Amino acid sequence: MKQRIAVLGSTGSIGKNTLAVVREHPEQFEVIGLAAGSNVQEMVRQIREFSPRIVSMASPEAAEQVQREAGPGVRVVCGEEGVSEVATHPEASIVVSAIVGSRGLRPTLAAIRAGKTIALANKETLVMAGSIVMREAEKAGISILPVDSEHSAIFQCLNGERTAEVRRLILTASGGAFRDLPREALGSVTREQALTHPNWSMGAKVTIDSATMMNKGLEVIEARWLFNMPYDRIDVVIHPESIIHSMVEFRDGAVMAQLGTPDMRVPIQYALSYPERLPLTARPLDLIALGALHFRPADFNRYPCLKMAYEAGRAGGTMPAVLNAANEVAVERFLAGEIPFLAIEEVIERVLSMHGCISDPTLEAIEEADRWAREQAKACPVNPSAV
Ligand SMILES: NC(=O)C1=CN([C@@H]2O[C@H](COP(=O)(O)OP(=O)(O)OC[C@H]3O[C@@H](n4cnc5c(N)ncnc54)[C@H](OP(=O)(O)O)[C@@H]3O)[C@@H](O)[C@H]2O)C=CC1
Ligand SMILES: CC(=O)[C@@H](O)[C@H](O)COP(=O)(O)O
Ligand SMILES: [Mn+2]
Repeated sequence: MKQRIAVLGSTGSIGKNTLAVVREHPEQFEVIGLAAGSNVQEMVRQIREFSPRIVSMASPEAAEQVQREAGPGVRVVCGEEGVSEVATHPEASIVVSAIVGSRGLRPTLAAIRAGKTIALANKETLVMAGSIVMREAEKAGISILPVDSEHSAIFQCLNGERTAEVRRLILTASGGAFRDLPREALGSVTREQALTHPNWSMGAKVTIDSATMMNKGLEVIEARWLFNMPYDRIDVVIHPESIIHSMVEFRDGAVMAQLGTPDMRVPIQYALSYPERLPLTARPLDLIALGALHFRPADFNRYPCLKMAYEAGRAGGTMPAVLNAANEVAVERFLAGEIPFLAIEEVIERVLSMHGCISDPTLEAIEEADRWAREQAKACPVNPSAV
Protein backbone atom coordinates (compact mmCIF):
# COMPACT_ATOMS: atom_id res chain seq x y z
CA MET A 1 0.00 0.00 0.00
CA LYS A 2 1.16 3.55 -0.75
CA GLN A 3 2.49 5.76 2.04
CA ARG A 4 0.02 8.67 2.22
CA ILE A 5 1.88 11.89 3.01
CA ALA A 6 1.02 15.34 4.32
CA VAL A 7 3.85 17.85 3.94
CA LEU A 8 3.89 20.86 6.26
CA GLY A 9 6.23 23.46 4.74
CA SER A 10 6.00 22.02 1.23
CA THR A 11 7.35 25.14 -0.52
CA GLY A 12 10.57 25.20 1.53
CA SER A 13 13.87 23.40 1.15
CA ILE A 14 12.81 20.23 3.02
CA GLY A 15 9.33 20.39 1.50
CA LYS A 16 10.67 20.47 -2.07
CA ASN A 17 13.16 17.69 -1.33
CA THR A 18 10.29 15.62 0.08
CA LEU A 19 8.30 16.12 -3.11
CA ALA A 20 11.41 15.19 -5.14
CA VAL A 21 11.43 11.86 -3.27
CA VAL A 22 7.72 11.38 -4.03
CA ARG A 23 8.38 12.23 -7.70
CA GLU A 24 11.03 9.52 -7.82
CA HIS A 25 8.71 6.86 -6.33
CA PRO A 26 5.13 7.53 -7.47
CA GLU A 27 4.33 3.84 -6.91
CA GLN A 28 5.28 4.13 -3.20
CA PHE A 29 4.05 7.55 -2.14
CA GLU A 30 0.95 9.66 -2.53
CA VAL A 31 0.51 13.30 -1.47
CA ILE A 32 -2.65 13.86 0.58
CA GLY A 33 -2.04 17.38 1.88
CA LEU A 34 0.31 20.34 1.59
CA ALA A 35 0.77 23.37 3.84
CA ALA A 36 2.88 26.48 3.26
CA GLY A 37 3.18 30.15 4.15
CA SER A 38 2.93 32.67 1.33
CA ASN A 39 4.50 31.17 -1.80
CA VAL A 40 1.36 30.97 -3.94
CA GLN A 41 3.04 30.20 -7.27
CA GLU A 42 5.05 27.27 -5.93
CA MET A 43 1.97 25.88 -4.19
CA VAL A 44 -0.12 26.09 -7.37
CA ARG A 45 2.65 24.26 -9.24
CA GLN A 46 2.77 21.56 -6.55
CA ILE A 47 -1.02 21.13 -6.64
CA ARG A 48 -0.89 20.62 -10.41
CA GLU A 49 1.82 18.01 -10.12
CA PHE A 50 0.77 16.10 -6.97
CA SER A 51 -3.04 16.57 -6.80
CA PRO A 52 -3.42 16.79 -3.00
CA ARG A 53 -6.90 16.62 -1.42
CA ILE A 54 -6.23 19.58 0.91
CA VAL A 55 -3.91 22.59 0.98
CA SER A 56 -3.31 25.29 3.57
CA MET A 57 -1.74 28.73 3.22
CA ALA A 58 -0.83 31.12 6.05
CA SER A 59 -3.25 33.95 5.14
CA PRO A 60 -6.81 34.02 3.76
CA GLU A 61 -5.55 36.16 0.85
CA ALA A 62 -2.92 33.59 -0.17
CA ALA A 63 -5.46 30.78 0.24
CA GLU A 64 -8.00 32.60 -1.98
CA GLN A 65 -5.39 33.14 -4.66
CA VAL A 66 -4.35 29.48 -4.58
CA GLN A 67 -8.00 28.37 -4.79
CA ARG A 68 -8.61 30.70 -7.75
CA GLU A 69 -5.56 29.51 -9.66
CA ALA A 70 -5.76 25.80 -8.78
CA GLY A 71 -9.52 25.46 -9.32
CA PRO A 72 -12.21 23.63 -7.32
CA GLY A 73 -10.51 20.20 -7.34
CA VAL A 74 -8.62 20.94 -4.14
CA ARG A 75 -9.88 22.19 -0.78
CA VAL A 76 -7.86 25.26 0.29
CA VAL A 77 -7.85 26.33 3.94
CA CYS A 78 -5.73 28.81 5.88
CA GLY A 79 -4.03 29.86 9.11
CA GLU A 80 -2.99 27.76 12.09
CA GLU A 81 -6.23 25.79 11.97
CA GLY A 82 -5.66 25.13 8.29
CA VAL A 83 -2.18 23.65 8.90
CA SER A 84 -3.61 21.44 11.63
CA GLU A 85 -6.38 20.30 9.29
CA VAL A 86 -3.72 19.20 6.80
CA ALA A 87 -1.68 17.56 9.58
CA THR A 88 -4.66 15.53 10.82
CA HIS A 89 -6.31 14.69 7.50
CA PRO A 90 -7.88 11.23 7.93
CA GLU A 91 -6.30 9.88 4.75
CA ALA A 92 -2.71 10.85 5.71
CA SER A 93 -0.57 8.17 7.33
CA ILE A 94 2.67 10.15 7.74
CA VAL A 95 3.25 13.88 8.28
CA VAL A 96 6.48 15.57 7.22
CA SER A 97 6.93 18.37 9.75
CA ALA A 98 9.01 20.97 7.88
CA ILE A 99 7.59 24.40 8.68
CA VAL A 100 10.43 26.58 9.89
CA GLY A 101 10.47 27.70 13.53
CA SER A 102 8.11 27.55 16.48
CA ARG A 103 5.05 27.58 14.20
CA GLY A 104 5.79 23.91 13.59
CA LEU A 105 5.00 22.86 17.16
CA ARG A 106 1.17 22.98 17.29
CA PRO A 107 0.47 21.20 13.97
CA THR A 108 3.07 18.53 14.81
CA LEU A 109 1.38 17.90 18.14
CA ALA A 110 -2.00 17.80 16.39
CA ALA A 111 -0.65 15.17 13.98
CA ILE A 112 0.75 13.10 16.86
CA ARG A 113 -2.56 13.22 18.70
CA ALA A 114 -4.31 12.13 15.49
CA GLY A 115 -2.09 9.04 15.39
CA LYS A 116 0.11 10.01 12.43
CA THR A 117 3.70 8.88 12.06
CA ILE A 118 5.92 11.97 12.13
CA ALA A 119 8.90 12.53 9.82
CA LEU A 120 10.44 15.34 11.84
CA ALA A 121 12.56 18.07 10.25
CA ASN A 122 11.27 20.88 12.47
CA LYS A 123 13.80 20.54 15.32
CA GLU A 124 12.21 23.54 17.10
CA THR A 125 9.29 21.27 18.07
CA LEU A 126 11.53 19.13 20.31
CA VAL A 127 13.61 22.08 21.51
CA MET A 128 10.54 23.91 22.75
CA ALA A 129 8.50 21.05 24.13
CA GLY A 130 10.53 17.82 23.92
CA SER A 131 9.11 16.35 27.11
CA ILE A 132 5.48 16.97 26.12
CA VAL A 133 5.98 15.89 22.52
CA MET A 134 7.67 12.59 23.43
CA ARG A 135 5.02 11.88 26.08
CA GLU A 136 2.21 12.53 23.60
CA ALA A 137 3.92 10.37 20.98
CA GLU A 138 4.16 7.50 23.46
CA LYS A 139 0.53 7.95 24.48
CA ALA A 140 -0.59 7.92 20.84
CA GLY A 141 1.68 4.96 20.06
CA ILE A 142 3.27 6.69 17.08
CA SER A 143 6.88 6.95 15.88
CA ILE A 144 8.82 10.14 15.41
CA LEU A 145 11.27 9.40 12.62
CA PRO A 146 14.15 11.88 12.30
CA VAL A 147 14.68 13.80 9.07
CA ASP A 148 17.44 16.08 10.37
CA SER A 149 20.56 14.56 8.79
CA GLU A 150 22.48 14.06 12.07
CA HIS A 151 19.57 12.41 13.84
CA SER A 152 18.77 10.24 10.85
CA ALA A 153 22.43 9.16 10.90
CA ILE A 154 22.24 8.28 14.60
CA PHE A 155 18.93 6.48 14.08
CA GLN A 156 20.54 4.44 11.30
CA CYS A 157 23.62 3.70 13.45
CA LEU A 158 21.50 2.61 16.40
CA ASN A 159 19.46 0.29 14.20
CA GLY A 160 17.67 -1.36 17.09
CA GLU A 161 20.60 -1.27 19.58
CA ARG A 162 19.63 -0.45 23.16
CA THR A 163 20.29 3.05 24.56
CA ALA A 164 21.93 1.41 27.60
CA GLU A 165 24.74 0.17 25.33
CA VAL A 166 25.52 3.64 23.97
CA ARG A 167 28.44 5.50 25.53
CA ARG A 168 27.78 8.71 23.62
CA LEU A 169 26.28 10.27 20.54
CA ILE A 170 28.66 12.32 18.40
CA LEU A 171 26.96 14.99 16.29
CA THR A 172 29.02 16.32 13.42
CA ALA A 173 28.94 20.04 12.59
CA SER A 174 30.20 21.60 9.37
CA GLY A 175 31.18 24.77 11.23
CA GLY A 176 28.93 26.78 8.92
CA ALA A 177 29.76 29.71 6.68
CA PHE A 178 32.51 31.08 8.96
CA ARG A 179 34.18 27.85 9.98
CA ASP A 180 37.59 29.06 8.80
CA LEU A 181 37.36 32.59 10.24
CA PRO A 182 38.68 33.49 13.71
CA ARG A 183 36.16 35.04 16.10
CA GLU A 184 37.83 38.45 15.70
CA ALA A 185 36.79 38.52 12.03
CA LEU A 186 33.08 38.00 12.75
CA GLY A 187 32.33 41.63 13.62
CA SER A 188 32.07 42.70 9.99
CA VAL A 189 30.61 39.65 8.19
CA THR A 190 27.60 40.25 5.95
CA ARG A 191 24.18 38.68 5.59
CA GLU A 192 25.14 37.27 2.15
CA GLN A 193 28.30 35.67 3.55
CA ALA A 194 26.39 34.15 6.45
CA LEU A 195 23.80 32.73 4.03
CA THR A 196 26.46 30.80 2.09
CA HIS A 197 26.63 27.35 3.65
CA PRO A 198 29.73 25.39 2.62
CA ASN A 199 27.93 22.06 2.05
CA TRP A 200 24.14 22.27 2.24
CA SER A 201 21.49 24.25 0.37
CA MET A 202 18.84 25.08 3.00
CA GLY A 203 16.37 27.74 4.10
CA ALA A 204 17.71 31.05 5.41
CA LYS A 205 17.02 30.50 9.11
CA VAL A 206 18.79 27.15 9.48
CA THR A 207 21.68 28.44 7.34
CA ILE A 208 22.25 31.34 9.75
CA ASP A 209 21.90 28.90 12.67
CA SER A 210 24.69 26.84 11.10
CA ALA A 211 26.91 29.91 10.93
CA THR A 212 26.37 30.74 14.63
CA MET A 213 26.48 27.02 15.59
CA MET A 214 23.05 27.44 17.20
CA ASN A 215 21.88 24.80 14.73
CA LYS A 216 24.11 22.27 16.45
CA GLY A 217 22.94 23.47 19.86
CA LEU A 218 19.31 22.94 18.82
CA GLU A 219 20.30 19.54 17.46
CA VAL A 220 21.90 18.55 20.77
CA ILE A 221 18.56 19.26 22.49
CA GLU A 222 16.72 17.44 19.68
CA ALA A 223 18.99 14.40 20.19
CA ARG A 224 18.41 14.46 23.94
CA TRP A 225 14.69 13.89 23.34
CA LEU A 226 14.74 11.67 20.27
CA PHE A 227 17.23 9.20 21.76
CA ASN A 228 16.53 9.75 25.47
CA MET A 229 20.19 10.54 26.08
CA PRO A 230 21.58 12.79 28.86
CA TYR A 231 23.52 15.88 27.77
CA ASP A 232 26.83 14.58 29.13
CA ARG A 233 26.58 11.75 26.59
CA ILE A 234 26.00 14.01 23.57
CA ASP A 235 29.12 15.50 21.99
CA VAL A 236 29.73 17.74 18.99
CA VAL A 237 32.72 17.57 16.67
CA ILE A 238 33.44 19.85 13.74
CA HIS A 239 33.72 17.90 10.50
CA PRO A 240 34.06 20.43 7.67
CA GLU A 241 33.20 18.04 4.82
CA SER A 242 29.71 17.00 6.13
CA ILE A 243 30.29 13.46 4.85
CA ILE A 244 29.93 11.70 8.19
CA HIS A 245 26.45 12.79 9.23
CA SER A 246 26.92 11.69 12.86
CA MET A 247 28.15 8.76 14.95
CA VAL A 248 27.33 6.52 17.88
CA GLU A 249 30.01 5.25 20.25
CA PHE A 250 29.03 2.07 22.11
CA ARG A 251 30.27 0.99 25.52
CA ASP A 252 32.73 -1.51 24.01
CA GLY A 253 34.42 1.37 22.13
CA ALA A 254 32.93 0.50 18.73
CA VAL A 255 31.89 3.59 16.77
CA MET A 256 29.21 3.41 14.10
CA ALA A 257 29.02 6.26 11.57
CA GLN A 258 26.66 7.00 8.69
CA LEU A 259 28.29 8.55 5.62
CA GLY A 260 27.02 9.96 2.36
CA THR A 261 27.18 12.96 0.07
CA PRO A 262 25.22 15.87 1.61
CA ASP A 263 21.75 15.34 0.11
CA MET A 264 18.63 15.76 2.25
CA ARG A 265 16.62 13.44 0.02
CA VAL A 266 18.46 10.53 1.66
CA PRO A 267 17.26 11.07 5.27
CA ILE A 268 13.84 12.22 4.03
CA GLN A 269 13.37 9.08 1.96
CA TYR A 270 14.65 6.90 4.79
CA ALA A 271 11.99 8.33 7.12
CA LEU A 272 9.25 7.97 4.50
CA SER A 273 10.07 4.37 3.57
CA TYR A 274 11.29 3.13 6.99
CA PRO A 275 12.05 0.32 7.72
CA GLU A 276 12.60 -0.34 3.99
CA ARG A 277 15.30 1.31 1.88
CA LEU A 278 14.42 2.41 -1.63
CA PRO A 279 16.82 3.23 -4.48
CA LEU A 280 17.63 6.91 -4.99
CA THR A 281 19.40 8.80 -7.76
CA ALA A 282 21.78 10.44 -5.27
CA ARG A 283 25.41 11.15 -6.18
CA PRO A 284 27.41 8.19 -4.86
CA LEU A 285 30.08 8.79 -2.24
CA ASP A 286 33.55 8.73 -3.79
CA LEU A 287 35.99 8.21 -0.92
CA ILE A 288 39.03 8.17 -3.21
CA ALA A 289 38.11 11.55 -4.69
CA LEU A 290 37.59 12.89 -1.16
CA GLY A 291 40.98 11.62 -0.02
CA ALA A 292 40.62 12.65 3.63
CA LEU A 293 38.07 13.57 6.26
CA HIS A 294 38.86 16.15 8.94
CA PHE A 295 37.78 16.78 12.53
CA ARG A 296 38.32 19.51 15.09
CA PRO A 297 36.85 20.44 18.46
CA ALA A 298 33.75 22.63 18.74
CA ASP A 299 35.16 25.23 21.11
CA PHE A 300 32.57 26.89 23.40
CA ASN A 301 34.57 30.17 23.39
CA ARG A 302 34.44 30.31 19.59
CA TYR A 303 30.79 29.21 19.51
CA PRO A 304 28.91 30.69 22.52
CA CYS A 305 25.57 29.69 20.96
CA LEU A 306 26.51 26.04 21.34
CA LYS A 307 27.39 26.64 24.99
CA MET A 308 24.10 28.48 25.62
CA ALA A 309 22.14 25.63 24.04
CA TYR A 310 23.77 23.02 26.30
CA GLU A 311 23.09 25.25 29.32
CA ALA A 312 19.47 25.88 28.36
CA GLY A 313 18.97 22.19 27.64
CA ARG A 314 20.40 21.21 31.02
CA ALA A 315 18.29 23.86 32.80
CA GLY A 316 15.22 22.38 31.11
CA GLY A 317 11.69 23.67 31.75
CA THR A 318 10.91 26.78 29.70
CA MET A 319 14.61 27.63 29.11
CA PRO A 320 15.02 25.84 25.74
CA ALA A 321 11.84 27.49 24.42
CA VAL A 322 13.24 30.88 25.44
CA LEU A 323 16.58 30.07 23.77
CA ASN A 324 14.71 29.10 20.62
CA ALA A 325 12.42 32.14 20.52
CA ALA A 326 15.24 34.61 21.23
CA ASN A 327 17.28 32.96 18.51
CA GLU A 328 14.45 33.12 15.96
CA VAL A 329 13.95 36.84 16.58
CA ALA A 330 17.68 37.59 16.61
CA VAL A 331 18.14 35.77 13.30
CA GLU A 332 15.17 37.68 11.80
CA ARG A 333 16.71 40.95 13.00
CA PHE A 334 20.07 39.99 11.47
CA LEU A 335 18.45 38.99 8.16
CA ALA A 336 16.56 42.32 8.13
CA GLY A 337 19.87 44.15 8.42
CA GLU A 338 18.93 45.52 11.83
CA ILE A 339 21.72 43.96 13.91
CA PRO A 340 25.23 42.66 13.15
CA PHE A 341 26.08 38.96 13.13
CA LEU A 342 27.67 38.86 16.59
CA ALA A 343 24.64 40.57 18.12
CA ILE A 344 22.64 37.38 17.51
CA GLU A 345 24.38 35.67 20.42
CA GLU A 346 24.24 38.88 22.47
CA VAL A 347 20.44 39.07 22.16
CA ILE A 348 20.00 35.40 23.09
CA GLU A 349 22.31 35.71 26.09
CA ARG A 350 20.45 38.76 27.43
CA VAL A 351 17.02 37.24 27.05
CA LEU A 352 18.11 33.98 28.71
CA SER A 353 19.63 35.91 31.62
CA MET A 354 16.29 37.69 32.25
CA HIS A 355 14.13 34.57 32.20
CA GLY A 356 12.68 33.05 35.36
CA CYS A 357 12.62 29.40 34.35
CA ILE A 358 9.43 27.38 34.94
CA SER A 359 10.17 23.70 35.44
CA ASP A 360 7.88 20.99 34.07
CA PRO A 361 5.77 23.55 32.14
CA THR A 362 2.45 22.98 30.40
CA LEU A 363 2.21 23.63 26.66
CA GLU A 364 0.53 26.95 27.46
CA ALA A 365 3.41 27.96 29.78
CA ILE A 366 5.88 27.10 27.02
CA GLU A 367 3.95 29.21 24.54
CA GLU A 368 3.78 32.07 27.04
CA ALA A 369 7.57 31.84 27.56
CA ASP A 370 7.99 31.86 23.76
CA ARG A 371 5.85 35.04 23.48
CA TRP A 372 7.71 36.72 26.34
CA ALA A 373 11.13 35.88 24.86
CA ARG A 374 10.12 37.23 21.46
CA GLU A 375 9.08 40.56 22.96
CA GLN A 376 12.33 40.82 24.89
CA ALA A 377 14.45 39.86 21.88
CA LYS A 378 12.69 42.39 19.63
CA ALA A 379 13.26 45.19 22.13
CA CYS A 380 16.78 44.16 23.11
CA PRO A 381 19.34 46.90 22.34
CA VAL A 382 22.67 45.70 20.92
CA ASN A 383 26.21 46.91 20.84
CA PRO A 384 26.82 47.51 17.09
CA SER A 385 30.53 46.77 17.33
CA ALA A 386 30.41 43.84 19.79
CA VAL A 387 33.01 41.10 19.22
N1 LIG B 1 16.77 22.70 4.84
C1 LIG B 1 17.36 21.65 5.36
O1 LIG B 1 18.14 20.96 4.68
C2 LIG B 1 17.10 21.24 6.78
C3 LIG B 1 16.10 21.84 7.52
N2 LIG B 1 15.80 21.38 8.77
C4 LIG B 1 14.71 21.99 9.52
O2 LIG B 1 13.51 21.88 8.75
C5 LIG B 1 12.67 23.02 8.96
C6 LIG B 1 12.40 23.68 7.60
O3 LIG B 1 13.63 24.17 7.11
P1 LIG B 1 13.78 24.66 5.59
O4 LIG B 1 13.04 23.76 4.69
O5 LIG B 1 15.21 24.89 5.39
O6 LIG B 1 13.05 26.08 5.67
P2 LIG B 1 12.53 27.00 4.47
O7 LIG B 1 12.65 28.39 4.95
O8 LIG B 1 13.18 26.62 3.21
O9 LIG B 1 11.00 26.59 4.37
C7 LIG B 1 10.10 26.91 5.38
C8 LIG B 1 8.70 26.43 5.03
O10 LIG B 1 7.82 26.83 6.07
C9 LIG B 1 6.70 27.47 5.46
N3 LIG B 1 6.07 28.42 6.37
C10 LIG B 1 6.59 29.57 6.87
N4 LIG B 1 5.67 30.18 7.65
C11 LIG B 1 4.56 29.41 7.62
C12 LIG B 1 3.27 29.50 8.22
N5 LIG B 1 2.91 30.54 8.98
N6 LIG B 1 2.36 28.51 7.98
C13 LIG B 1 2.69 27.46 7.19
N7 LIG B 1 3.89 27.32 6.60
C14 LIG B 1 4.82 28.27 6.83
C15 LIG B 1 7.29 28.17 4.25
O11 LIG B 1 6.27 28.56 3.34
P3 LIG B 1 6.47 29.78 2.26
O12 LIG B 1 7.83 29.66 1.73
O13 LIG B 1 5.39 29.48 1.28
O14 LIG B 1 6.21 31.06 2.99
C16 LIG B 1 8.17 27.04 3.74
O15 LIG B 1 7.40 26.09 3.06
C17 LIG B 1 13.43 23.91 9.95
O16 LIG B 1 12.97 23.62 11.24
C18 LIG B 1 14.89 23.47 9.80
O17 LIG B 1 15.66 23.66 10.96
C19 LIG B 1 16.48 20.34 9.33
C20 LIG B 1 17.50 19.74 8.65
C21 LIG B 1 17.91 20.15 7.34
C1 LIG C 1 21.30 19.20 6.59
C2 LIG C 1 21.11 19.35 8.03
O1 LIG C 1 20.74 18.45 8.74
C3 LIG C 1 21.41 20.66 8.62
O2 LIG C 1 20.84 20.80 9.91
C4 LIG C 1 22.90 20.68 8.69
O3 LIG C 1 23.23 19.89 9.77
C5 LIG C 1 23.48 22.01 8.79
O4 LIG C 1 24.83 21.86 8.90
P1 LIG C 1 25.73 22.34 10.11
O5 LIG C 1 24.85 22.81 11.23
O6 LIG C 1 26.52 21.13 10.47
O7 LIG C 1 26.51 23.42 9.49
MN1 LIG D 1 21.05 18.92 10.82
